[in-house]
Amino acid sequence: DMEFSYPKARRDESVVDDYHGHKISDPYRWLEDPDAKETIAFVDAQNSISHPFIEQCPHRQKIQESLTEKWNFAKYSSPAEHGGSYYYYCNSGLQNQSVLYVQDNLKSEPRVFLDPNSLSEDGTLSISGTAFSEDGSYFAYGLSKCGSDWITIQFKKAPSGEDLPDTLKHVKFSSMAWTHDNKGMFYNRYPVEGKSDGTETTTNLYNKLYYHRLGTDQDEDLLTVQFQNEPKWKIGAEVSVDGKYLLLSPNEGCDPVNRLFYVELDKLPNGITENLPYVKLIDNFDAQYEYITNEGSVFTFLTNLNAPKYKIINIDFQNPDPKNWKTLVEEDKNAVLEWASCVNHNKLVLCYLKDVKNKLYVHRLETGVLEAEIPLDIGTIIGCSGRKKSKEIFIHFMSFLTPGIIYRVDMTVDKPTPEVFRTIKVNNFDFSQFEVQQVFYPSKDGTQIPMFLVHKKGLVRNGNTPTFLYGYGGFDISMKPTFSVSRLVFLKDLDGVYALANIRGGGEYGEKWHKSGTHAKKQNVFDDFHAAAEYLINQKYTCPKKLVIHGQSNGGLLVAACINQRPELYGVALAQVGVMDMFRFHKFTIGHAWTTDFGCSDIPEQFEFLKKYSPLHNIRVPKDDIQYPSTLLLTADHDDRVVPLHSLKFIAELQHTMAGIKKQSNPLLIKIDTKAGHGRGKPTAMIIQEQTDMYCFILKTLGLDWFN
Ligand SMILES: O=C([C@@H]1CCCN1C(=O)CCn1c(=O)c(-c2ccccc2)nc2ccccc21)N1CCCC1
Repeated sequence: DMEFSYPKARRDESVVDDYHGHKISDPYRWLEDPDAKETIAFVDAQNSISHPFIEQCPHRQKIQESLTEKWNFAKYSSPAEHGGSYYYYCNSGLQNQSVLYVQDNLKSEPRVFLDPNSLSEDGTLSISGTAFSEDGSYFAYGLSKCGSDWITIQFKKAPSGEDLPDTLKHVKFSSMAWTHDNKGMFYNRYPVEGKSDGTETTTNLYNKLYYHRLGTDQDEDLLTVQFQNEPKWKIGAEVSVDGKYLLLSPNEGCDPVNRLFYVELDKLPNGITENLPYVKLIDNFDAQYEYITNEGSVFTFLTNLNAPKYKIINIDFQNPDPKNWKTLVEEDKNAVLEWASCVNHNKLVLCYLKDVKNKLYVHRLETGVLEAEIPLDIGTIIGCSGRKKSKEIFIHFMSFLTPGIIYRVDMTVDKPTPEVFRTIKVNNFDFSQFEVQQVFYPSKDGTQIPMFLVHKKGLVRNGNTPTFLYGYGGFDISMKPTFSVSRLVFLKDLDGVYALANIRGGGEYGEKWHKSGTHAKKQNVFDDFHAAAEYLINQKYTCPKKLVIHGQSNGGLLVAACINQRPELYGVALAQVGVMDMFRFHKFTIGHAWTTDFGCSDIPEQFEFLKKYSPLHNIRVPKDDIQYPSTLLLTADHDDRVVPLHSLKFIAELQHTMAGIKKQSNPLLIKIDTKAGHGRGKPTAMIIQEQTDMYCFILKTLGLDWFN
């Protein structure tokens, strides 16, 4: 193995913070300034050792060709009806961004409605958020540059696609809610504070709700709602299905909780004005209330109030006292109710997650009574389109070995049954040679954790199979079976095993499962992941040297914490856009919203549990002859969700700690991309490059030969 001489990064030992009496040094604090010459030099120095290492992979060209060839299949979204026309996304295969098409009916000739590929040469401009007006005659869409969370909202006439001059800037984390007179739209903005191109790290506070009247300039927009005393609050805004109410759902973090305020729009004496008067229906963060529909003043919400696996309730705004609230669909103790949608005026489509598999049911809106189950294979519903006035819904089904099936369901019949509307096909890939299993393994505290395993049929378990273990573990986000063509390349060409561990912190078993992986219990998440690795090793699927772990975002934190805690358990670690500095994350961009899962170092007892696992603060030379696994961090200059400083400081500290330690022969590298962000909206060309980089790193560090 190559003896690495890592770049020497200046250690400023003068930076010492005092956390409740604990003196903590932060010698790479200077890396927090992305525009400093020294930081830019550090990034270049790191890329100048990681690029050659990855590019020298003998099979790079073959891997890139194989991934490109496999990726080249047509991808579709479900169609959605607006104003009598149908709209759907399609990517012909290798287009950088999907194209939005419109057709007069489901059988007629589609026309290009919006093609983001025409808006930028390299495909780094992506659509982020769309909203049709109630009559389908206007279309608002957000455009994100280089994967930043900042968007610019623009408008088109529909279905003609004719551009309108209205442009809304400085928008982030925004609702897009049209008033039903089709005259304008509510949206969110942050105050302007210097640079906001996605490379800045400044914190996002004081989210405000504006109303834009079509045909006017943005600086005439009305500041309709703000909470001057609640800087962390973001204001979710929605217009009710009858157009009569503006529903406001303030939230101050990432927990599934919100307050619920409303404005009766048709009771406003002068129409929409600044500082709208709102009624506080629910003025606490005890639970989540997600609007489904309303019949007059009776509102239907999806809630986790005294129901950690969610239920459906009715609240009559004329009798708002909680003692008058009615339960329409009780909580199911054995399945999480993920979402509900009102269709065909009087039906509720409910989507459950039962042992990490989706199930779909139809209930009567009036009584809540179950009418029918919509039968599905084992897998995930990744999309559902249909509204209260729709007589049909489209559901988009996907699984590990199913690239995608879009079903149409006629909702006017008693027994709604899915009919195949479109099947997504991958050319020359024989899925029958693979199989999927779901296993349950015990974690350190005995909790049973589900894990999906995907591999070729007839796998011989000799403890030597390259295994790719993925996890996330936070923010009530469930890791569900989805299709990835690059993963299948790993299974086919490397005869590998893919493992997806549904570790705690996610939403797989509702709010209790989420909470048991947060704050003082965050170590459960890491224990669950260590236990997944031990299961795969003890069951003779693989061995530490052949075990690759991968995580992104909160999952990047997972990977970094796990290699600090158990370096001997893992062979290769890929930590993508990870949170590494648990003492300072809340100071940058939207990091303050994550304290709901992580806690905050400003609070003494929370500093105590953060200190135990914060990746940046728990790097040490492993004992005996143990070394860190081959490690590749990945980040990008426009990631304003998890700012790159996290990964820069972590790699600097790791390389410093292990430099000159003879036993550390595994590489410890970082690759910083440009014109890319946290991940969403990444163009196909960049995705393929990134996958190629990861496979090259895996092949080189596992000492594997690629064959296909
Ligand atoms: O990205 C994340 C976490 C987990 C998933 C969503 N997420 C976020 O940080 C979500 C980011 N985000 C917000 O934080 C808020 C918001 C909410 C309340 C108050 C202020 C703003 N509103 C959003 C609206 C649309 C898209 C993203 C939004 N993380 C990165 C690493 C750790 C967590």
